Amino acid sequence: MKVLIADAFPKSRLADLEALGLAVEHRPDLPAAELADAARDAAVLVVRSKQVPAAVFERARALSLVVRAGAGVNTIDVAAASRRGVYVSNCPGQNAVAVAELTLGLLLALDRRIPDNVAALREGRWDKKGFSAARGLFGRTLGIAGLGTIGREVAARARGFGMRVVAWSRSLDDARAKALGVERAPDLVSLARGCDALSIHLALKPETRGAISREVLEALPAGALLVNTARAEVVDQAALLERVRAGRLRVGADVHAGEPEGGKAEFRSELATLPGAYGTHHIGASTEQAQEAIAAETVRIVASFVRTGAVPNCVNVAKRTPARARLVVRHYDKVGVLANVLGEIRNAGINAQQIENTVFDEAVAASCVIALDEAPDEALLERIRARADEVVSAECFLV
Ligand SMILES: NC(=O)c1ccc[n+]([C@@H]2O[C@H](COP(=O)([O-])OP(=O)(O)OC[C@H]3O[C@@H](n4cnc5c(N)ncnc54)[C@H](O)[C@@H]3O)[C@@H](O)[C@H]2O)c1
Ligand SMILES: O=C(O)[C@H](O)COP(=O)(O)O
Repeated sequence: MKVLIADAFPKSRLADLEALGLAVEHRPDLPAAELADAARDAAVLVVRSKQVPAAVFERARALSLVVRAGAGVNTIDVAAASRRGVYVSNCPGQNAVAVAELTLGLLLALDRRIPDNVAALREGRWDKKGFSAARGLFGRTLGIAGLGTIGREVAARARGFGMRVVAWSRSLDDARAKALGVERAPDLVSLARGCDALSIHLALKPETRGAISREVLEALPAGALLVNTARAEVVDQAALLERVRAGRLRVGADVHAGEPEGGKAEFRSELATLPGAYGTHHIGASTEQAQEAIAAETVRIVASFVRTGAVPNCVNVAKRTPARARLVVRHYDKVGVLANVLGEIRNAGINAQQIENTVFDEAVAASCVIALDEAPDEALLERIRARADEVVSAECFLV
């Protein structure tokens, strides 16, 4: 079974994958255009920010699992994977501390203009007067959009700096906000209106694309700081450029519209060239600690899949299927028993959607739970029960 790792991955963890009996192909510099061909005979594909488009799922017939060695799965055509029955999983939380550290770094850098300080001295210019205009973070209000794993790590660190933290998150209620030591804003515009700095930690989904809209950006007070370590597409980039150009907003951005997928490339970001913006190279997750944790989690996911078929952190298994009934068949653990039960179900024109068979001690008997898209009638249950030398009992529950 082949595992293709199509992005950077710590060498020390490649041996762990080989120890699972897998043929590991590590191609960190694989051009995106060649991914579909390279993955053709792979059962498992591991990627960081490399795009995995529908073409990969159409070509790679052996592919069963794609692991996003990171958090955001927006780079993978998850819907195309689902249509082909390919599991997609990620490594949630494993790089959250690293991203939170960069977020605080960008906040401090913006407040004290650290990159410009450094650049001026490199150019032989002393400007203590000009660079003394910082406001300071202590006592200021930090707004957090998206109080997921990274948002919570940022909140904890911001409180350490003496900041007041207010958050908006889709399922945040007052009790949870209190438990997390933050205040709750009712919506993104109210959040923006009341903060000195806004940090964005929303996953990119169809519902969050452009969520930091022109209206939200305009609600930020003049001179506010904005840090985006999530995804560029969550923010209205045209409105953002206007606000920064007008000197109304200063921005720290780790993520950029149209940024390259790989480690080195020619890239120009209009935003990052503006004096009011500091751009970093999508390095939020790129600490040794985070990459080691991500690699260990990737190995755990692949090991679980190879050994048991279970996929930890799977993001595309249906939360609700069209199943209307659950048939529980206790049966003898013999050749052909399940095929015969399924044959009866097929003959009744019912679709078996999920099947889970559990074998009991001594492997004499087993219990099979079959989710059906339609409840079987009594006649069908009787036909299954009538197989007395194969079936112990058959009961149906509506779901
Ligand atoms: N700069 C980097 O290197 C870097 C590293 C890791 C993650 N990220 C980005 O940060 C994002 C957040 O990471 P995380 O680990 O905190 O993830 P998370 O899943 O813990 O949090 C995601 C947040 O997005 C919100 N969200 C998700 N779907 C939503 C929807 N439909 N509507 C409204 N809100 C929605 C959730 O409520 C939650 O607040 C990732 O999705 C990724 O894009 C960037
Ligand atoms: O979603 C993530 O985990 C980050 O964006 C990190 O991306 P990377 O693995 O390409 O650094």
